[in-house]
Parts: sequence; structure tokens; C-alpha cells
Amino acid sequence: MNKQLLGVASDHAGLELKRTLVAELEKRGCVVREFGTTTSDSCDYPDFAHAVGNAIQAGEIERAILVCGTGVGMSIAANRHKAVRAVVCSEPLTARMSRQHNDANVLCIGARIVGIGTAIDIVDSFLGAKFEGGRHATRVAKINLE
Ligand SMILES: O=C(CO)[C@H](O)[C@H](O)[C@H](O)COP(=O)(O)O
Repeated sequence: MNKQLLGVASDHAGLELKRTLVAELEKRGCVVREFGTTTSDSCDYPDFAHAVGNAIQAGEIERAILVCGTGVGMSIAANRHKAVRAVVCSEPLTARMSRQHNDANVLCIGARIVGIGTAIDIVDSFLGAKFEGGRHATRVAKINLE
């Protein structure tokens, strides 16, 4: 993983995996900005996805990792923000390709879908890959509708 500032957020379903990932990220020298949740009380994933989306939109952070039960709800909510390209990944190849070809800036992981080891591999692949630009930049530029 590169040393970089990363936003992290989860709902109650993703809390434990998020904590594990934060520990791994910090071991690797990443600086983590926590957007919640911080307790295991049941909560609503859009609240946290939108907090992260707003921070990306404002240029406060470039990338983030969101964890919920499946990763799906977080990605749907985060993708409502124009500056966000969020992807749900359950294996490392998609995570790497989402950076290289899609310039994804938010990685969503399902804590009820993947184990800890796979989740760490997914994060490593996402953070270790770079956008390739070129023809992919042309395509990424066509994603937003306005
Ligand atoms: O995984 C999800 C669906 O996208 C959500 O993020 C939540 O984690 C899930 O819906 C929580 O379910 P619960 O039954 O309220 O724990």
C-alpha cells in the first residue's frame, strides 16, 4: 500500500472489518480519516457514505474505503456524488482493474461477503494500482451525465 490519506467508514455490519483494515492501513503508514460509525449500534449506511462523498467532492480526501454488509448499499449511496467512482469488490483483480481502467476512488467491501485475508488483499490491490489514463480517461470522462 502507498502512504496516503484515506477516508474510511462503515455501518454496524462493517465495523469490525473496518477496524481490522484500519489497523492494517496504519501499519503500512497510511493516514486514516474516520467518518464513522464507531459503535456496533444499528445505523444507516447512507449517512456514512454521504459524509465520505461530501469530503471527496470538497477535495478533502482523494480516496476512501467503505464497509457494510455487502458493500452494495455504500456504493449506491457514494456514487450519487459526482466526484465519486465507487466500486464493490470481492476479489483483488477487480479492485486493481477498477483503479487502472476506471480510476475508481472509493472501494466498497462487504464484511458479510469476504473474509479478512481477502479483504486485505483487495485493499492492497486497490491502493497499489494506478490509473492508466489514455483511452480509459476518455471513457471515464463520459461517465457523468452533466
Ligand atoms: O449490506 C448492506 C446492504 O447494502 C447494508 O450496508 C447493511 O450493512 C445491511 O443492510 C445491514 O443489515 P442489518 O440487517 O440491518 O444488519
